[in-house]
This record gives sequence, structure tokens and C-alpha cells, in this order.
Amino acid sequence: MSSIVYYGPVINPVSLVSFDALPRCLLAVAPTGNIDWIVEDVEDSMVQETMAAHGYIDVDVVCLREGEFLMPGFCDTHTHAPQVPNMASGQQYELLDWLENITFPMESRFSDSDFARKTYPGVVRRIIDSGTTTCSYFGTIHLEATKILAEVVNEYGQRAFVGKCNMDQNSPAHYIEPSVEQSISATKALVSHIKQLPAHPHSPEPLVQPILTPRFAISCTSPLLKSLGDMAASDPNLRIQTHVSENPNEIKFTMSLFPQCVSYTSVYEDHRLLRANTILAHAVHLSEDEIDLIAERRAGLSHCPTSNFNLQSGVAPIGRYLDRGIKVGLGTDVAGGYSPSILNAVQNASIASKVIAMQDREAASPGKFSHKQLSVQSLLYLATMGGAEVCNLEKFVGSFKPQKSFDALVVSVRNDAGNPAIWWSESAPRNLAGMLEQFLFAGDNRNISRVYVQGRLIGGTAFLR
Ligand SMILES: O=c1[nH]c(=O)c2nc[nH]c2[nH]1
Ligand SMILES: [Zn+2]
Repeated sequence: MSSIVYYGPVINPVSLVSFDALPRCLLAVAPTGNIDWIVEDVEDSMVQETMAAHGYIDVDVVCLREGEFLMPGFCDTHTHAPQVPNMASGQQYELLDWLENITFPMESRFSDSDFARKTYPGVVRRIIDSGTTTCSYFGTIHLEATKILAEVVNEYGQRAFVGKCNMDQNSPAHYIEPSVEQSISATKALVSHIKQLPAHPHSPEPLVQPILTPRFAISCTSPLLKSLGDMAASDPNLRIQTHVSENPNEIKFTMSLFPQCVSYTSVYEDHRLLRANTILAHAVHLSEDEIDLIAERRAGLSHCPTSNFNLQSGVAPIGRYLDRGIKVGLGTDVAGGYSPSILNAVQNASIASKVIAMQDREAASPGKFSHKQLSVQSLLYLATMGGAEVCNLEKFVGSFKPQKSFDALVVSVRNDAGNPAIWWSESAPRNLAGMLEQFLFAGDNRNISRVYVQGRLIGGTAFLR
């Protein structure tokens, strides 16, 4: 790859309360795929001179068109690749019945590696084209199928964590692991397999990494969780993902299975699975003590509002968590959620926060996130940098900064993108912040023309396939 320079409007998240909107930005990407330098306000006539001042002579410039802007790629901190074929079915159920009637039957089909080989390429393609540059994937219990998932993700060039579910109890006979030993040895085999996949030569961490994936406390015996805790202790960089406190009946059942633990969250704590690189999905009904524990351990939360509405799980009080300084990202949680796009998660995160705000209009206070709607600034942050923090990748991705990886989207809100929900008027164009708001609230894949990971074009409407 050679160096390349992008010229045009750039959106860059800064914090939960601000982003930079830079209408005439020059952003240079080195052959490594890392951002080399950024100059924020460059007139047309100064482009060549500015490049020359950085030693960039005869380097290609990609000029964005009217109605286009560059922004960091999305981070989906929680999704289930094998559930993509189930999207939009079974929404009449709550969690435990939905797992039994809809989800486990589909996941069990991945015992057939040919089915995995046929299904996963289309799954990963859709998620990339939705603008997700970093994704944390749950696979199934099957070693071979999950190896295939990791291989597809690596071949397509997405940044990702891929985990094989651990499940040795409370699962149907056709979809359960026979023993702790078998579950652990398959998990170790997957970790080794992923670690020896062909590596991107310049990515600061391998593009695809393994992640421990005890499905949830209900589906894991204490000895299995203990063995996973041992694995985690022997590799501090190994990420962990699971579900927590999603649904009232799930919580009740969990506490009956682990009476020695004081809370759902403490089941993971007591098995040494709660730490700074643990991703906890949902966290809808946490007690104060659980919030304290998660804050203390610096674990991250994946907010999955579409799934939480769809399965009637509840409304997660994200503002409270943000006020406690807990890391929060967004998750699509397909197929509890019915869309593979983080844009859909953004929209439902906004609605979820408005539901909470409407419940007690007097409770909001200045400088706090609790009891308020999430702003566009906060939503953008959760979808990008917040997710990067949850994945412990914030030094490398989530925003634009020299030396960070160029994981980015070219967004188009032009009429020729073909999205009927976005009205673009050339005679009265919106400012850049307005374009971002249009994209976040009404955008879809048609508005994502290019998807880059580590500088490489891997998807979007302009990607030739
Ligand atoms: O939303 C969810 N999706 C799942 O697949 C799952 N498994 C356990 N708990 C879960 N929650
Ligand atoms: Zn899930």
C-alpha cells in the first residue's frame, strides 16, 4: 500500500459531550494503514503546499464530494454471528423462551461445518457493509464452525474478537457440551487457531483475536467457569465476553443456580472472569452493589437497546453507568436485536434514554448523564470510542489521531445514495453536525460508501466485490 491523503469534512469524536466537526481537513494515511498526520483547516489552494510541507510529494489525494464526510468506523461490542439468519423472527418471546425456541435450534445447525462455510461469509459481509470496523462476535459451541468464522473475518480484513460459546448445562441435548474438559480443550484449540491466522503486518494488535465466551451463567457450571477463570488468569490480554442481568426471569434462575454468589455479576467475579477486558452485554437490572463492582473492576458494558426492547428485557440506565465512569459501548446483539447495523443501536439507544428521561423529568441535574436523553455527541462516542474502550482498543481505534489505525467510514448523505429517509438539498446543505445527525438517525448501509480497516478498503457501496 502507498500513502494516501483524504481531503474534506471530518467528524472526530472527542468525549461523551463533544466531537470535532472539521469541514476542510487533510488526513494522511501511511502505507502501514496508520494515520500519519492531520491538518484541520486547509483551503483548496493550500492542499499541495500542506502536503509538501509533510514530505508528501506525488501522493494520491481522495477529495470527498459535497454531502460526504469521513468518520471513525463503528465498534459493535456484542453480536452473535450464527443468529444473523434469525433476524426479525421470534420477537414474541422473552429471553429464556426465545433461546429455547428460536436461537438454540439455529445455532445447533452450525455443527455442520458446510453450513458454517456457506453462512458466515454473508454474515460478515453484511456487518462490514453496515460500517462496523471492530466487532466482538459470539460463535456457537462448535470448534470447527467458529474457526471458519474467524478465518472469514480475517480474510475480509475486519478487526474482531471471535469466541466459541461455552455451555455445559441448561441447554438442549442437541446443543450442549458433554464435559468441562471437552469445552476447555475446544476453547484452547480455538485460541491457538486464531493466534496462528495470517497476521496483518502493521496492525498494532492482530486484527482477529480470540475471546473467552462463557455464554451466560445459566449455561455454565461452576467448574466450567472456574476453568475459564484459570485460562483467563494465565493470559491477561485475553478478552472475555458474556451476558449479565438482562431479564428478570434469567436473573432469578441464575441466583437459584449460584446461591453462594451475592449477585449475578458476582458469579463472574467469584470465578475470576470480571476484569478490565471483560465485556458484559445488557446490564439492564444491576443493583448498586453490582454497579460498584463493575466500576471497581473497570469492566465494560455493551448496551444493546434494540434487543432489550425487542425481547422486553427492560431499559438499561446508561446515564447512571456513565455518571459512574463505567466504560460503555453499543451492541447490536443480533438476533435479540433485528439489525446488524450500529446505526439501529444508536437510534434505539436514543429512544431508550428518552424513555428514562420521560419517567422523571425533574430528576436530571446539570453535568450528569442520568435521567437525560443521550445527546448526538454521546451517541457518536458510544458507537466509536466508547466501544473501543470496552474492547481495550482505545489507543488504536475509535477516533482519528496520528499513529492510530485508519479504521474509517466515508459517509454520503447525498440523494444519489438512494436513502429515502435522508433529504439532501444542494442549495441549502446542512452543516457538518447536521449531516452527522441525519446519518445517525436516518442512515443505513446505502449511506456508507467506503469502509476502511487499518487503511485497507474492505466494504461499503463503493467496494468492488
Ligand atoms: O440476548 C441474548 N442473546 C443470546 O444469545 C443469549 N444467550 C444468553 N443470554 C443471551 N441474551
Ligand atoms: Zn447476546
